[in-house]
Amino acid sequence: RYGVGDALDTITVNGKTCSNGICVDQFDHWQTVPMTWKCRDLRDDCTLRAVRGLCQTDSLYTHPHCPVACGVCHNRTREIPFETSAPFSSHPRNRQGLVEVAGSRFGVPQLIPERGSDDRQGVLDRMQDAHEYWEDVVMEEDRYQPVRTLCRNEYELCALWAARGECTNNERFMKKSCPVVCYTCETLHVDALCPFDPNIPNAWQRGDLNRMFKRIVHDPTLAHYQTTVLSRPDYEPNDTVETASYQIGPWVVIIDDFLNETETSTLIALGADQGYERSTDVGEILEDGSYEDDESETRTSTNAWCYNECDDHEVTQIIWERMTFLTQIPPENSESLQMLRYEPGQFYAVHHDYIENDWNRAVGSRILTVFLYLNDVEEGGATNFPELELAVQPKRGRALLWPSVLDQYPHKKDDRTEHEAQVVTKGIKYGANAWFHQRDYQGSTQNGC
Ligand SMILES: O=C(O)CCC(=O)C(=O)O
Ligand SMILES: [Fe+2]
Repeated sequence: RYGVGDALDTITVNGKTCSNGICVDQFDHWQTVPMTWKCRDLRDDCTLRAVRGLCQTDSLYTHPHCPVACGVCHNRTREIPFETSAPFSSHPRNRQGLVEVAGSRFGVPQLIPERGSDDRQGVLDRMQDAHEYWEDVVMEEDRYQPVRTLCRNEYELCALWAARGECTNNERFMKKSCPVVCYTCETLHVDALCPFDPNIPNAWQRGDLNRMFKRIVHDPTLAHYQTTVLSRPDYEPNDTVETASYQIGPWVVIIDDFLNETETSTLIALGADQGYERSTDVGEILEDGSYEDDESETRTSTNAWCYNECDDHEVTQIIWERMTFLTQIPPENSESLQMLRYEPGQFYAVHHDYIENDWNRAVGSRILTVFLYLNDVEEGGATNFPELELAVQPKRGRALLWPSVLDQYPHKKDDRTEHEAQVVTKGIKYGANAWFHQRDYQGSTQNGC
């Protein structure tokens, strides 16, 4: 058990044990001297913090800052040694031809180029800035709470790589392996990167789902659409179970001729330009908040995301304007159009469009699907809702709308709207998904969320 003033002469850095101040690493022109490793409290008020119980209630901050007062010196792994008096002070034993090891409490100690090296100043500056970043941002701002234990440099050359521009040149690796010197710790966990702001309102409050579908059916500004209600939660005042042409259930509505012929063929061509690729499922959620792409047994179609030129195309833009006017949901709440192509034998088995974890994330839940049929299919390819016993045939220009959530609980999944794309038996089927979310999907994804 180490106390104040205890010094360790031997330290393990990335598996190499360095004794008596010297260890040769794989870069044989570089040698390292270990820092003196003291378990000591880094704040004046540690005793007070310990007395107040912060070692228990705020251990993430208090343990590394007040290890003595909290009595956790013995818990420290040697991979995360404490800094000496300054984050990267010159070591007394430093001499010509040796390289200092800058200790840190945010990952493995960093190698610093020897005096006279061109890289030296850049690395020292990086370490200084990284230290401030850690103290003033990571340890201070609440949203970094989920990443404080993940925020560490994994390699002793992180600072050098960063000084040489690798944070931008080799962004993916560096964000994961050297997040402190790249100042990107928030990217390590979705809750830090994309804090959920409860003050930003959702697109749908209670009752808005119903209001939207009623408007689609009744509003005079939408009367030019060929709208057919297949399913809705209640009867119109004059309808009865005998007379109604719809069933009772969640809203499911089709609008024929929502797109004209030019628009459908343009979308098909734009999808081909983007390149159709084998579809994947939304797989397991990863720590950084992204989802694994699962090449799927249950979804054998191909698809293309309508990004860039496809999204910028005037036809795409007109269709977005139309969908915005129809749904009154801001277009930035929608994912980009996902274009689908099914060959004979291809299908998408029963699934739900709702994504389980999204409701408390910056993007919010998927709330509504507008599915666009881009061509007439010779045989098969219906969109079938097994719970509702309702199958919708593909028809060029037709839009099919259904909610993924409940009117009274718009963050909760409506299990009844699970659906499948039945196998195409003859001809090719083209379609496009517009998935609307509760919140700003485009802005969130631009921020990497
Ligand atoms: O192709 C269809 O009819 C529906 C496709 C679908 O449900 C989806 O892509 O999520
Ligand atoms: Fe779907």
